[in-house]
Amino acid sequence: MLITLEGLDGSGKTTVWEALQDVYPDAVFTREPTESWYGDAVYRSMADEDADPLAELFLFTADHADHLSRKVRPALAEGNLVISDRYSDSRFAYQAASLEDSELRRPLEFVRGIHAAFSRTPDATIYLDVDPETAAARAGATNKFERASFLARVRENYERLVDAEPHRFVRVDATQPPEDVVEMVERSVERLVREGESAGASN
Ligand SMILES: Nc1ncnc2c1ncn2[C@@H]1O[C@H](COP(=O)(O)OP(=O)(O)O)[C@@H](O)[C@H]1O
Ligand SMILES: Cc1cn([C@H]2C[C@H](O)[C@@H](COP(=O)(O)OP(=O)(O)O)O2)c(=O)[nH]c1=O
Repeated sequence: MLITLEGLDGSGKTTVWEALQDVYPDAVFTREPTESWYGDAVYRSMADEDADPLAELFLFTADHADHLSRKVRPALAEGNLVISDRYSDSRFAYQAASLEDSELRRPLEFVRGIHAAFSRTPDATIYLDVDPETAAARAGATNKFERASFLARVRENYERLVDAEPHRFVRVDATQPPEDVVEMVERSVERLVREGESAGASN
């Protein structure tokens, strides 16, 4: 089963991802951008204010393709629970926002389209919902995406993704204190794993 954590920078994904490691010591914990050289290329692009947004999309997507084939698919094939801090929805939300002013007419559909042929949709996605101002303040604006005005566009895209697939997403109010957010996420993951096991047993 593949569960992903999504949300704006500063929404608390890394905090809950770390807390879940104590609860599921046998699960495979992973993240995007990865620590591979593709991930290094992604960070290099993020540090460049003038990076071409389309080229940047393909760097993020290359990192995802490598992550998928070398880590996520093998772990799933062995029957592991895989929990990823960011995954394809980050591209749909962030790169669709950075491509909003490009020649592409429907960036979100375009970015989804390039994933459709090869990617693996998560079984469930925990969406840590926080307003862009809180997100930017918590994240501390360490990269070009962490500005409230940009994050407002990213959030709109996340909302479109949730509307399109309401059954895949679990929305968690990430403005609550960290211990409450962690508890809400742990309860959701416990339910998702239980449901996954009973669905598997009835197949
Ligand atoms: N629910 C919360 N309330 C207040 N601060 C939080 C909360 N969750 C995380 N933080 C703080 O916000 C910052 C970003 O959290 P982090 O978990 O790294 O978020 P993300 O991985 O989504 O960017 C950290 O300083 C963290 O301690
Ligand atoms: C995976 C992914 C991340 N990103 C961005 C979101 C973040 O600003 C940054 C990830 O950097 P990171 O330092 O991991 O930030 P955080 O812990 O706050 O998530 O990369 C994309 O724009 N597209 C993607 O596909």
